[in-house]
Amino acid sequence: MRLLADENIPLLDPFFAAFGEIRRLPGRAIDRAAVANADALLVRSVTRVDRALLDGSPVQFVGTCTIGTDHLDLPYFAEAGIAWSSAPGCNARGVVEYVLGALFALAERRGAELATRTYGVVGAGQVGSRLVEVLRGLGWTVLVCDPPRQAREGGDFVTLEEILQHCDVISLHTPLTRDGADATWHLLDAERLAQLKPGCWLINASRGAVVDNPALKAHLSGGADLEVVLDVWEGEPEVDVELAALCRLATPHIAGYSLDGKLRGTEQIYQAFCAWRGEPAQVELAQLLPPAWLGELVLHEQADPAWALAMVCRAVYDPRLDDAAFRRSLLGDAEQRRLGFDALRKHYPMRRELPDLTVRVGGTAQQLRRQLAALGVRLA
Ligand SMILES: NC(=O)C1=CN([C@@H]2O[C@H](COP(=O)(O)OP(=O)(O)OC[C@H]3O[C@@H](n4cnc5c(N)ncnc54)[C@H](O)[C@@H]3O)[C@@H](O)[C@H]2O)C=CC1
Ligand SMILES: O=C(O)C(=O)[C@H](O)COP(=O)(O)O
Repeated sequence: MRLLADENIPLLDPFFAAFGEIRRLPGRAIDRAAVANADALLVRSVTRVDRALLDGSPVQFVGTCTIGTDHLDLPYFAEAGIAWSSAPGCNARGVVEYVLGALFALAERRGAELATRTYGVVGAGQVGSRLVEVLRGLGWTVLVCDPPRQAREGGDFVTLEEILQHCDVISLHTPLTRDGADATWHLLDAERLAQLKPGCWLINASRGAVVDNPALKAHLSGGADLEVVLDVWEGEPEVDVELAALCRLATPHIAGYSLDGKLRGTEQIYQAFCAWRGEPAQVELAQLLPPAWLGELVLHEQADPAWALAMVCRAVYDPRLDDAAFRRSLLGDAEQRRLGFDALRKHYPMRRELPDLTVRVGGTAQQLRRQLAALGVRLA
C-alpha cells in the first residue's frame, strides 16, 4: 500500500509505517502528479481533495486528521466509491482552551469581570458543546444557537438574533457551509455586525468565511465598540493585515493545535484506516504521548478564584504568545506573510491541555474546586 501524507501530520511512522511506504509532502503541494502513485491519502485542512485532484488516481481512502471537512468533496467521494474519514472532536478541547485563554486576556485588558457577562455560543457540536459545558460549569450565563440541532432535538436554543441582541461575548463554532437554510458563509455580515451590543467581544475560531472579513474590517475601521479575536481568516494563508491590526488577538489558525489534539487526529484516522482495511488497530496513542512539561500546580486555599482560574489556564496555554508571533510574521511582504502563516503552524511549540494538569488546592475552597473541575484539570 502506498500512502501519501501531509508532512505536518505527527506520528505518521508509529501509526502507519507498517502498512507500506509513506511519501510526505507539504499539504499545499499535494497535486495530481503526487496522488497518481498513492493508494491512500492522509491530509490536513489545507489540501483541497476533490474530483480535480483525484479523478483517475488509484486513491481509495482519504483521511483528514482534522475536525473540519470543508476541504473535502464528499459527494464526489460517494460517487467515486472512495472511503474517507475525518477526526471528529480530536482537537475540540484545544479550541475550547483557546477561547478560555482569549477570554482571560480580554478580561485583563478591559478590566472586565468574566462572571457577569452573557456568553453566546453559535454552533454547539464537538467544539461548541464542550465550550458550553465548561462555561456553564464555571457558573456563567450561556445562550446557545444551533438551528440544525434545534430542528432535530428541540430544547434550550435561541436564535442568532437573540445572541446578537443579548450577548456580551460571542464565540462562533459552526462548520463552513454555503448551501441550505442554515448556510454559514458570511453568517456574520455587515448587517449582523451592526446589531452586536456595544462593548461586545467576538471570537472566531471556526472557519474564516463564517465572518465577512471585509465587512468586519469596515465595521472596526468605523470605530465600532467591539473586541475581536480571530484565529481563522478568509483566504488563508493570505491574511488581511489591516484587519489583523484591528483585532485584539490574531492567530494563524492554531486554536486546536494542542499536541494532544493533533495526535488524537492521527490516531482517529489510523483507527478508521484499520477499520477500512478490516484489520484490528494495534497502536495506541496512550503509549506514544510524551509527559506534560508542567505536571502539577499548587494553589493556596485563599487564592482569589478569578485570579486562580486565569493563572491555571495560562499555565497551560496563553494565546497572547501566538498572537505576538503572528504579528511579527505579518511585518514581511505578501509572500513572506503567506510562508510565515504556514511556518508558524509547522513549527508550533509544545502545547498541552488542561486535563494533562493536576491542581492541588489547599483547604476546603469548594467553589474554586468546582470551577477548576469545570475547566477540566485533574484535582489532587
Ligand atoms: N481553529 C481551529 O483550529 C479549529 C477549527 N475548527 C472548526 O470549528 C468548527 C466547529 O467544529 P465542530 O464543533 O467539530 O463541528 P460540528 O460539526 O461538530 O458542530 C458544528 C455545529 O454547528 C451547527 N450549525 C450548523 N449550521 C449552523 C448555523 N447556521 N448556526 C448555528 N449553528 C450551526 C451544527 O448543527 C453543529 O451542531 C468547524 O468549522 C471546524 O472546522 C475545528 C477544530 C479546530
Ligand atoms: O480540525 C480542524 O478542523 C482544524 O481547523 C485544524 O486545527 C486544522 O489544522 P490544520 O489542518 O490547519 O493543520
